[in-house]
Amino acid sequence: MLVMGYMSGTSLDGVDVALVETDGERIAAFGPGAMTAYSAPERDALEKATRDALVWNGYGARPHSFALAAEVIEAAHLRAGELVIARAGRRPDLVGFHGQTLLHRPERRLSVQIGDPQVLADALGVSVVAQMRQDDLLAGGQGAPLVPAYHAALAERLGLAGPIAFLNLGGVANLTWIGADGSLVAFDTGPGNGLIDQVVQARGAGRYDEGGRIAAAGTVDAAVLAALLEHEHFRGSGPKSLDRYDFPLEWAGARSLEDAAATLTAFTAEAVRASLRLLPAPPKVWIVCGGGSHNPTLMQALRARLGDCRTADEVGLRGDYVEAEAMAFLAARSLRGLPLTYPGTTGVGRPLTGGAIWRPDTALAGVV
Ligand SMILES: Nc1ncnc2c1ncn2[C@@H]1O[C@H](COP(=O)(O)OP(=O)(O)OP(=O)(O)O)[C@@H](O)[C@H]1O
Ligand SMILES: CC(=O)N[C@H]1[C@@H]2OC[C@@H](O2)[C@@H](O)[C@@H]1O[C@H](C)C(=O)O
Repeated sequence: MLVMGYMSGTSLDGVDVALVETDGERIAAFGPGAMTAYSAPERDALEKATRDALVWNGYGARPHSFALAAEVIEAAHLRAGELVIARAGRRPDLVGFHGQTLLHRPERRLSVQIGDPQVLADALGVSVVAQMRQDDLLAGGQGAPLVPAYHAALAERLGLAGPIAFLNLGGVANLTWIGADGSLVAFDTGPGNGLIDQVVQARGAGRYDEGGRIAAAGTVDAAVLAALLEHEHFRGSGPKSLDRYDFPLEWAGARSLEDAAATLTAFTAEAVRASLRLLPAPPKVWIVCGGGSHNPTLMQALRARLGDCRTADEVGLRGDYVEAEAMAFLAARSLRGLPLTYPGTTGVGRPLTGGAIWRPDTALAGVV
């Protein structure tokens, strides 16, 4: 079936959407993909809700700003969806909707994604699978990462034998290790681009370190890097997931923008290297997806530490759409009751399906 997948990541840059022809086990074909950026007022509403979420921290009534942010998410997703539907020339049979994460506190079985699936189902006239993290969290898993099942399907499609790894460099970075026997190990390695984006934005130097040029002009502060790597995230073993705002940045104020960016770029790469000890065997090749794969300074830092790193685009994939495609694939799996998460990926006790389905109100379909 043709499934449309959506991802709106922690970077708050926009909505990624992609179509995939899949039965939830194999990828038969890729359909069109698109990215729609948020307007400045939309981003303001999302940033406000994200800030409020950190203060709220899951205790008491939800902040009022969540309602406006949810409307922004729904509108932007509808815009993005109609774009690829027009390009494909047909409606999908199913939609996979991640929603916007505002807070992730797996230790309290809490992960908040906003955006009403019913609004999308009614406006698109297509059933929507969403809330794919919740069953995993309730069963004691981390609720993240979700993409490993899709990474495994990509590896199969590419004919790549394990051990290999997929590394997604979004706001946070997460990896999927695929063994020679198809076994999966996955977790968030640490920061992706989120911290780099934050210092670049705080200095008024744009939204991110375009082409890694700022970091390339700076010097890594070894003492700061060592202190960052002392974070408790790097001590634990096994499945772990992160909130984008889990690492301190106060030190950056006393450094030049270039040195701060260089140090944070090295931090992202070092955090991936630190994860090697948690893998059953070193990957033969790393396939790097997400926005960070467009940052040559970061790619070089990874190659220096990990060896053979290729961008997803270099191996014929669409690096910017992998997560959106994954949501499509997972929606198809959810519909068929197939597992979304595994002991090796989220720490859940057994392979577990997840997600719930929102069906369109047929009276509204095509009208709204
Ligand atoms: N040309 C580029 N040069 C440097 N960095 C880039 C470039 N293009 C994108 N990025 C980085 O990638 C980020 C966006 O990545 P992506 O869209 O994968 O994140 P996301 O989906 O929001 O995050 P997550 O995977 O955490 O949910 C940007 O904020 C920026 O840091
Ligand atoms: C809670 C949440 O939204 N986590 C995101 C985030 O962005 C990257 C990393 O942290 C990953 O754990 C996850 O996204 C992808 C889609 C995942 O669940 O696989």
